[in-house]
Amino acid sequence: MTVDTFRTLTGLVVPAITTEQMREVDRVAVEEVGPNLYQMMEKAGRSLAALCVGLLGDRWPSAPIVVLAGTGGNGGGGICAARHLANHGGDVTLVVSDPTRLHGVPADQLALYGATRGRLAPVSDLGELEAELVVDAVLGYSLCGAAHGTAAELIRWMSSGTAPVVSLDVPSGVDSTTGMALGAYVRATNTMTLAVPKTGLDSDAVGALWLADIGIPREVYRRVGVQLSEGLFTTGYRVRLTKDAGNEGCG
Ligand SMILES: NC(=O)C1=CN([C@@H]2O[C@H](COP(=O)(O)OP(=O)(O)OC[C@H]3O[C@@H](n4cnc5c(N)ncnc54)[C@H](O)[C@@H]3O)[C@@H](O)[C@H]2O)[C@H](O)CC1
Ligand SMILES: [K+]
Repeated sequence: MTVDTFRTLTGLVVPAITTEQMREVDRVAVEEVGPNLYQMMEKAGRSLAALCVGLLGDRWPSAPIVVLAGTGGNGGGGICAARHLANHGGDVTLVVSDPTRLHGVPADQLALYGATRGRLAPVSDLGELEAELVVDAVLGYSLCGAAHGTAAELIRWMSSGTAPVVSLDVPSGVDSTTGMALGAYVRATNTMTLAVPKTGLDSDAVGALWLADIGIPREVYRRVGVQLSEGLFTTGYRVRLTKDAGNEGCG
Protein backbone atom coordinates (compact mmCIF):
# COMPACT_ATOMS: atom_id res chain seq x y z
CA MET A 1 0.00 0.00 0.00
CA THR A 2 1.24 3.51 -0.78
CA VAL A 3 -0.26 6.90 0.04
CA ASP A 4 0.05 10.37 -1.47
CA THR A 5 -0.59 12.29 1.73
CA PHE A 6 -0.61 12.03 5.53
CA ARG A 7 -2.26 14.32 8.05
CA THR A 8 -1.09 15.85 11.34
CA LEU A 9 -3.32 15.45 14.40
CA THR A 10 -4.49 19.03 13.81
CA GLY A 11 -5.58 18.14 10.27
CA LEU A 12 -2.69 19.62 8.24
CA VAL A 13 -2.23 17.66 5.01
CA VAL A 14 1.42 16.58 4.47
CA PRO A 15 2.51 15.29 1.05
CA ALA A 16 4.24 11.90 0.82
CA ILE A 17 7.16 11.54 -1.60
CA THR A 18 9.03 8.65 -3.18
CA THR A 19 12.55 7.56 -2.27
CA GLU A 20 13.83 9.10 -5.49
CA GLN A 21 12.22 12.44 -4.64
CA MET A 22 13.78 12.19 -1.15
CA ARG A 23 17.19 11.54 -2.69
CA GLU A 24 16.71 14.72 -4.77
CA VAL A 25 15.83 16.70 -1.63
CA ASP A 26 19.02 15.37 -0.05
CA ARG A 27 21.08 16.17 -3.17
CA VAL A 28 19.79 19.75 -3.45
CA ALA A 29 20.38 20.31 0.26
CA VAL A 30 23.91 18.85 0.33
CA GLU A 31 25.09 20.15 -3.08
CA GLU A 32 23.25 23.44 -3.56
CA VAL A 33 21.49 25.06 -0.63
CA GLY A 34 22.36 23.34 2.64
CA PRO A 35 22.20 22.02 5.29
CA ASN A 36 25.08 19.58 4.89
CA LEU A 37 24.88 15.92 5.85
CA TYR A 38 26.49 16.50 9.26
CA GLN A 39 23.86 19.11 10.14
CA MET A 40 20.93 16.98 8.94
CA MET A 41 22.19 13.80 10.62
CA GLU A 42 22.67 15.68 13.91
CA LYS A 43 19.07 16.91 13.78
CA ALA A 44 17.85 13.41 12.91
CA GLY A 45 19.79 11.78 15.75
CA ARG A 46 18.78 14.35 18.33
CA SER A 47 15.07 14.12 17.41
CA LEU A 48 15.27 10.33 17.53
CA ALA A 49 16.86 10.48 20.99
CA ALA A 50 14.16 12.88 22.20
CA LEU A 51 11.43 10.54 20.92
CA CYS A 52 13.01 7.59 22.78
CA VAL A 53 13.10 9.60 26.01
CA GLY A 54 9.47 10.61 25.50
CA LEU A 55 8.38 7.02 24.88
CA LEU A 56 10.22 5.70 27.96
CA GLY A 57 8.86 8.42 30.24
CA ASP A 58 9.76 8.13 33.93
CA ARG A 59 11.67 4.85 33.35
CA TRP A 60 14.26 6.96 31.51
CA PRO A 61 17.31 6.76 31.98
CA SER A 62 17.44 3.49 33.94
CA ALA A 63 15.83 1.60 31.02
CA PRO A 64 18.40 -0.31 28.92
CA ILE A 65 18.32 0.92 25.31
CA VAL A 66 19.92 -1.08 22.49
CA VAL A 67 20.70 0.87 19.30
CA LEU A 68 21.27 -1.22 16.16
CA ALA A 69 23.08 0.68 13.39
CA GLY A 70 23.78 -0.23 9.79
CA THR A 71 26.61 0.98 7.59
CA GLY A 72 24.95 3.92 5.83
CA GLY A 73 23.28 7.22 6.67
CA ASN A 74 20.49 5.44 8.57
CA GLY A 75 23.15 3.87 10.79
CA GLY A 76 24.81 7.25 11.19
CA GLY A 77 21.56 8.76 12.45
CA GLY A 78 21.16 5.92 14.94
CA ILE A 79 24.73 6.27 16.20
CA CYS A 80 24.12 10.00 16.64
CA ALA A 81 20.96 9.25 18.68
CA ALA A 82 22.97 6.78 20.79
CA ARG A 83 25.46 9.53 21.60
CA HIS A 84 22.74 11.97 22.65
CA LEU A 85 21.08 9.31 24.82
CA ALA A 86 24.42 8.39 26.43
CA ASN A 87 25.29 12.07 26.94
CA HIS A 88 22.04 12.51 28.85
CA GLY A 89 22.82 9.61 31.18
CA GLY A 90 20.98 6.85 29.35
CA ASP A 91 21.83 3.14 29.66
CA VAL A 92 22.89 2.71 26.00
CA THR A 93 24.43 -0.21 24.12
CA LEU A 94 25.28 0.36 20.44
CA VAL A 95 25.70 -2.52 17.99
CA VAL A 96 27.00 -1.67 14.50
CA SER A 97 26.41 -4.29 11.81
CA ASP A 98 29.91 -3.88 10.33
CA PRO A 99 31.99 -1.04 11.84
CA THR A 100 34.73 -1.57 9.24
CA ARG A 101 32.31 -0.58 6.47
CA LEU A 102 31.38 2.77 8.00
CA HIS A 103 32.82 5.80 6.19
CA GLY A 104 32.33 9.56 6.01
CA VAL A 105 29.80 11.08 8.38
CA PRO A 106 28.59 7.78 9.90
CA ALA A 107 32.21 6.85 10.69
CA ASP A 108 32.71 10.24 12.37
CA GLN A 109 29.53 9.64 14.36
CA LEU A 110 30.95 6.32 15.63
CA ALA A 111 34.24 7.97 16.62
CA LEU A 112 32.29 10.65 18.51
CA TYR A 113 30.14 8.02 20.22
CA GLY A 114 33.38 6.45 21.47
CA ALA A 115 33.95 9.59 23.53
CA THR A 116 30.77 8.96 25.54
CA ARG A 117 30.28 6.40 28.28
CA GLY A 118 27.88 4.47 26.07
CA ARG A 119 28.75 0.82 25.43
CA LEU A 120 29.71 -0.63 22.04
CA ALA A 121 28.96 -4.35 21.64
CA PRO A 122 29.80 -6.72 18.77
CA VAL A 123 26.98 -8.40 16.84
CA SER A 124 28.08 -11.68 18.47
CA ASP A 125 26.88 -10.33 21.85
CA LEU A 126 23.28 -9.84 20.62
CA GLY A 127 22.01 -12.95 22.41
CA GLU A 128 23.15 -11.56 25.76
CA LEU A 129 21.61 -8.07 25.38
CA GLU A 130 18.52 -7.03 27.33
CA ALA A 131 16.54 -4.04 26.12
CA GLU A 132 13.49 -2.10 27.25
CA LEU A 133 13.65 -0.13 23.99
CA VAL A 134 15.36 -0.95 20.70
CA VAL A 135 16.36 1.65 18.09
CA ASP A 136 16.31 0.35 14.51
CA ALA A 137 18.83 2.29 12.45
CA VAL A 138 19.95 -0.62 10.26
CA LEU A 139 18.50 0.14 6.81
CA GLY A 140 16.95 3.34 5.55
CA TYR A 141 15.75 4.51 2.16
CA SER A 142 18.67 2.90 0.26
CA LEU A 143 17.38 -0.61 0.90
CA CYS A 144 18.02 -2.68 -2.21
CA GLY A 145 16.25 -6.02 -2.42
CA ALA A 146 15.60 -8.42 0.47
CA ALA A 147 17.53 -7.66 3.66
CA HIS A 148 20.55 -9.98 3.80
CA GLY A 149 23.68 -10.69 5.82
CA THR A 150 24.23 -9.05 9.19
CA ALA A 151 21.43 -6.56 8.52
CA ALA A 152 18.99 -9.45 8.27
CA GLU A 153 20.45 -10.97 11.47
CA LEU A 154 19.82 -7.71 13.33
CA ILE A 155 16.28 -7.52 11.95
CA ARG A 156 15.59 -11.10 13.07
CA TRP A 157 16.90 -10.29 16.54
CA MET A 158 14.49 -7.36 16.78
CA SER A 159 11.59 -9.46 15.52
CA SER A 160 12.35 -12.25 18.02
CA GLY A 161 12.38 -9.92 21.02
CA THR A 162 9.56 -8.37 23.06
CA ALA A 163 11.03 -4.89 23.40
CA PRO A 164 9.29 -2.08 21.46
CA VAL A 165 11.22 -0.91 18.41
CA VAL A 166 11.65 2.68 17.21
CA SER A 167 12.66 2.73 13.55
CA LEU A 168 14.60 5.62 11.99
CA ASP A 169 13.16 6.89 8.70
CA VAL A 170 11.61 3.56 7.66
CA PRO A 171 11.35 0.13 9.35
CA SER A 172 14.46 -1.76 8.19
CA GLY A 173 13.71 -4.11 5.34
CA VAL A 174 10.67 -2.11 4.14
CA ASP A 175 10.89 -0.24 0.84
CA SER A 176 10.16 3.43 1.55
CA THR A 177 8.46 3.97 -1.82
CA THR A 178 6.28 0.84 -2.06
CA GLY A 179 5.89 -0.16 1.60
CA MET A 180 6.72 -3.74 0.55
CA ALA A 181 9.34 -6.03 2.06
CA LEU A 182 11.03 -8.69 -0.05
CA GLY A 183 12.52 -10.42 3.01
CA ALA A 184 12.95 -9.92 6.76
CA TYR A 185 11.65 -6.60 8.02
CA VAL A 186 11.12 -4.77 11.30
CA ARG A 187 7.65 -4.39 12.84
CA ALA A 188 8.12 -1.07 14.60
CA THR A 189 5.99 0.35 17.40
CA ASN A 190 7.09 3.82 16.29
CA THR A 191 8.79 5.13 13.13
CA MET A 192 10.40 8.55 12.96
CA THR A 193 10.79 9.53 9.31
CA LEU A 194 12.91 12.51 8.27
CA ALA A 195 12.00 15.78 6.55
CA VAL A 196 9.11 14.52 4.37
CA PRO A 197 7.07 11.30 4.78
CA LYS A 198 7.55 8.66 2.08
CA THR A 199 4.77 7.00 0.09
CA GLY A 200 5.60 3.53 1.48
CA LEU A 201 5.08 4.50 5.13
CA ASP A 202 1.47 3.36 5.11
CA SER A 203 2.69 -0.15 5.96
CA ASP A 204 1.51 -1.86 9.18
CA ALA A 205 5.22 -2.30 9.95
CA VAL A 206 5.49 1.44 10.70
CA GLY A 207 3.49 1.60 13.94
CA ALA A 208 2.93 5.18 15.12
CA LEU A 209 4.45 7.53 12.52
CA TRP A 210 6.41 10.67 13.44
CA LEU A 211 7.97 13.27 11.15
CA ALA A 212 11.17 14.97 12.30
CA ASP A 213 12.32 18.41 11.15
CA ILE A 214 15.98 18.19 10.13
CA GLY A 215 16.38 21.87 9.26
CA ILE A 216 15.84 21.83 5.51
CA PRO A 217 14.80 25.33 4.33
CA ARG A 218 11.86 26.10 2.01
CA GLU A 219 14.17 26.91 -0.92
CA VAL A 220 15.23 23.25 -1.14
CA TYR A 221 11.61 22.10 -1.29
CA ARG A 222 10.82 24.82 -3.85
CA ARG A 223 13.61 23.55 -6.13
CA VAL A 224 12.34 19.99 -5.82
CA GLY A 225 8.66 20.90 -6.14
CA VAL A 226 7.52 19.72 -2.68
CA GLN A 227 4.82 21.80 -0.94
CA LEU A 228 5.08 21.60 2.88
CA SER A 229 2.71 23.60 5.10
CA GLU A 230 4.35 26.55 6.90
CA GLY A 231 2.62 25.44 10.12
CA LEU A 232 4.00 21.90 10.09
CA PHE A 233 6.52 22.29 12.94
CA THR A 234 5.03 25.16 14.95
CA THR A 235 4.69 22.85 17.99
CA GLY A 236 8.24 21.48 17.94
CA TYR A 237 10.86 19.45 16.07
CA ARG A 238 8.65 16.39 15.59
CA VAL A 239 5.01 15.93 14.64
CA ARG A 240 2.75 12.86 14.75
CA LEU A 241 1.29 11.85 11.38
CA THR A 242 -1.74 9.73 10.63
CA LYS A 243 -3.13 8.22 7.46
CA ASP A 244 -5.13 10.75 5.45
CA ALA A 245 -8.66 9.32 5.08
CA GLY A 246 -8.71 10.71 1.55
CA ASN A 247 -6.14 8.06 0.63
CA GLU A 248 -8.45 5.09 1.13
CA GLY A 249 -7.87 2.54 -1.57
CA CYS A 250 -4.66 4.03 -3.02
CA GLY A 251 -2.92 1.26 -4.98
N1 LIG B 1 17.51 14.23 4.30
C1 LIG B 1 17.39 12.98 4.74
O1 LIG B 1 16.38 12.28 4.55
C2 LIG B 1 18.54 12.42 5.48
C3 LIG B 1 18.56 11.04 5.67
N2 LIG B 1 19.52 10.44 6.39
C4 LIG B 1 19.49 9.01 6.62
O2 LIG B 1 20.25 8.39 5.59
C5 LIG B 1 19.52 7.23 5.15
C6 LIG B 1 19.95 6.86 3.77
O3 LIG B 1 21.34 6.62 3.89
P1 LIG B 1 22.12 5.72 2.80
O4 LIG B 1 23.55 5.73 3.20
O5 LIG B 1 21.72 6.17 1.44
O6 LIG B 1 21.57 4.25 2.92
P2 LIG B 1 20.98 3.37 4.10
O7 LIG B 1 21.51 3.85 5.42
O8 LIG B 1 19.53 3.30 3.87
O9 LIG B 1 21.59 1.90 3.81
C7 LIG B 1 22.70 1.76 3.07
C8 LIG B 1 23.48 0.56 3.58
O10 LIG B 1 22.65 -0.59 3.66
C9 LIG B 1 23.17 -1.62 2.84
N3 LIG B 1 22.05 -2.34 2.22
C10 LIG B 1 21.23 -1.90 1.23
N4 LIG B 1 20.32 -2.85 0.91
C11 LIG B 1 20.58 -3.92 1.73
C12 LIG B 1 19.99 -5.20 1.90
N5 LIG B 1 18.93 -5.58 1.13
N6 LIG B 1 20.49 -6.04 2.84
C13 LIG B 1 21.56 -5.67 3.59
N7 LIG B 1 22.19 -4.46 3.50
C14 LIG B 1 21.68 -3.60 2.56
C15 LIG B 1 24.07 -0.91 1.84
O11 LIG B 1 25.13 -1.73 1.48
C16 LIG B 1 24.59 0.27 2.63
O12 LIG B 1 25.71 -0.09 3.38
C17 LIG B 1 18.10 7.63 5.30
O13 LIG B 1 17.23 6.53 5.36
C18 LIG B 1 18.12 8.40 6.60
O14 LIG B 1 17.98 7.54 7.72
C19 LIG B 1 20.68 11.19 6.85
O15 LIG B 1 21.13 10.66 8.04
C20 LIG B 1 20.34 12.66 7.12
C21 LIG B 1 19.61 13.29 5.97
K1 LIG C 1 15.56 1.92 9.81
